[in-house]
Order: sequence, then structure tokens, then C-alpha cells
Amino acid sequence: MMKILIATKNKGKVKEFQAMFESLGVEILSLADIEGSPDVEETGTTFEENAVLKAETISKEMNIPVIADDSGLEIDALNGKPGVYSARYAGIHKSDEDNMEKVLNELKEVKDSERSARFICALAFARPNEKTIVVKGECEGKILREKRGHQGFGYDPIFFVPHLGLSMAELSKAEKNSISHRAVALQRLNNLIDEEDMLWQKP
Ligand SMILES: O=c1[nH]c(=O)c2ncn([C@@H]3O[C@H](COP(=O)(O)OP(=O)(O)OP(=O)(O)O)[C@@H](O)[C@H]3O)c2[nH]1
Ligand SMILES: [Mg+2]
Repeated sequence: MMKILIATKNKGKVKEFQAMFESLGVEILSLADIEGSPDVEETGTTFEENAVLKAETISKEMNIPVIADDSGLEIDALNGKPGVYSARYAGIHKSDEDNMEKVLNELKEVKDSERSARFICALAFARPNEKTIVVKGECEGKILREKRGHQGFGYDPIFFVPHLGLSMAELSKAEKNSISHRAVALQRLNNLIDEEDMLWQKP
């Protein structure tokens, strides 16, 4: 079976990529499958910069094609925060629960009509000696006043998808993977690259 390495340590992302690539008969490997893989510091100020940093570092290190995902939540009432700092919004060793609590607290006084937000996903596809390809996907929504649902990961329980009338964590895996920022970005990447280029056979 064909294999692709996703340069991530986030189990939620890995599951979603596995599901999205399943129909293509492609197996997804992540950094969790690779012993001693380096931690790449996310020093960029944009999702694109961080995705490129992660993909190019791992691709160079291992001399193979790699996809990296940098993603997060932009809340208009917080001037775009938590943004690129979504994973560490409540602090470096804090949990998804802590991050959601922080957002809910900060939005306590914010009216329903001013709770717009979007998930953003930048995907970078890096290959040895080739130009890196970067794409971005978005998913528009609103921040709820309390958590709803148990699927997904990260901020999904407080992210409401207006046209479906459900939180992201109330959607089935298949539903989330058909409308999410990650799904939109992956579709854009797929449209840009030749399928042959994407394939990586484990050495
Ligand atoms: O509710 C959510 N549904 C999603 O679909 C989603 N996608 C991203 N996020 C949040 O944004 C951070 C990304 O940060 P991030 O791109 O640096 O990833 P990460 O540090 O978790 O793993 P890695 O890929 O860097 O190894 C994550 O931790 C999450 O908090 C999401 N939240
Ligand atoms: Mg990260």
C-alpha cells in the first residue's frame, strides 16, 4: 500500500488524514511512527510559515516527501486570536479543555451576533530538491457559550457550524471531514499536485 508521512504529533489530525486518504488506498504515517523524529519549533507568525517550517525540516532530515499541517482558530472578537498560538493558548503544557475555557471566559460578555470565527488549516507539501507547495483551507462558524458534542479534537466542542446547526464535535467523522478547514485545504492540495508525486514508499 502507498504511504505518505504527515509531519505531525497531533493524534486528532492523524485520524482525520487517515480517514480522508483511506478512499485513495493510501496509508498515513505520522511522526509518532518514526523513532527519534525531531520536534520542530513553530517560530513563524503565520500558519503557512509554520507549515512550511515543519514540512521542510522533516523532509530534509529524512530525505522524503512530507505533508505538514499548521492550523488553528481565529476569533474576530479577539482580533484573530488564538490564531497560530491555538495549541498553546492557555499555556505550553495546558490541555484542549484549558484552551476552550480560556476562550469561553474571554467571550463571556460578547454578544451572539459578534461571535464569528473560523478554523484555518495551512498544508505544506515538501519534497527533496523541489519547491514546496502551500495551500490554505477555511471553515466559518461561531463560538458557542458552552461545549457541545464529543467528537473531533481541540476547539471542536465550542465551534458552531451555522449551516448544519451543530457544533463541530457533534458532527460524525465523515461530516467533519467533508466540510472542515483541513478537508478544504487537502482538496486544494490534491488539485495542485500530480498524484504520482505524493507517493512515498517506506524505505
Ligand atoms: O477544534 C479543532 N478542530 C480542528 O480541526 C483543529 N485543527 C487545529 N485545531 C487547533 O489548533 C491547534 C493546531 O496547532 P498546530 O497546528 O501547531 O498543531 P499541534 O501542535 O497540535 O500538532 P503538530 O502538527 O504541530 O505536531 C490544535 O492543537 C487545536 O487546538 C483544531 N481545533
Ligand atoms: Mg504544533
